[in-house]
Amino acid sequence: MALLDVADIETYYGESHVLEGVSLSVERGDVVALMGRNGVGKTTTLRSILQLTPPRSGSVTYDGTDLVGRRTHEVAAMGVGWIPEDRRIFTQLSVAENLRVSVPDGDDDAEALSIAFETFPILEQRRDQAAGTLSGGQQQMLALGRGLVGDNDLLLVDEPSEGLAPQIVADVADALAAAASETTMLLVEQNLPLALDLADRFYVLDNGRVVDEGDADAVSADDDRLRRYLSA
Ligand SMILES: Nc1ncnc2c1ncn2[C@@H]1O[C@H](COP(=O)(O)OP(=O)(O)OP(=O)(O)O)[C@@H](O)[C@H]1O
Repeated sequence: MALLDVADIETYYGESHVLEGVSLSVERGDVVALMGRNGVGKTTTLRSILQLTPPRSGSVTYDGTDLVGRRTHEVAAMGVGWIPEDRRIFTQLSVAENLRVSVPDGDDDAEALSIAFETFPILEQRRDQAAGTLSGGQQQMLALGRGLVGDNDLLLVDEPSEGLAPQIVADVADALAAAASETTMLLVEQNLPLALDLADRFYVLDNGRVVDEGDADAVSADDDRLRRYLSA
């Protein structure tokens, strides 16, 4: 059984029908890339899984349980972590404090933080530094580190490379690979080489529908098969 199985979801913002029957699945241990142009519904798919914008129909089965109708905090407590596009780092707090915020109640802080520090040693070196002073790439590591300390089985990662300079994107790719060795990931990403390099499987969304899917090994970033849905 897949860890996450999204089946035929229809999601609206008011009267605006954004997802028109999206289905996808994520096997435990895999990285699945969700690609597509701006505005096609990638973020809305993540919001639908998290129940921030619950689908009006269809199902979202996570580890055997349907999430539709549950509260977002329950979904989070079940082990679904979210790394939003804007990262939501507390810039005034230290690196360690940012990580501690994401440690579930009852878990040991030091033990949880050690997972983030082992995956991203630079965060340990900077543990007492204000997070706002980190580079863009390091802030993305911190955002991923928060996902790891949160005891999550699935991370939903939204556009981690967006707005970053090419050199930093390479650091983010390394950070994602490190995080992916620890957890299962559904990754929204428009940087095709980055996405395909990391992913086991991919889905392409266009106008609220899945228009292509397959093994990441079977396609390349300059394939017309992908380009026609992704170039502006
Ligand atoms: N809160 C909202 N209220 C109304 N419409 C919204 C809202 N958020 C997104 N939309 C609309 O829903 C559609 C899908 O947006 P979504 O953010 O899911 O796209 P996306 O594929 O993630 O693209 P982007 O990379 O631009 O975020 C767009 O037409 C967008 O304008």
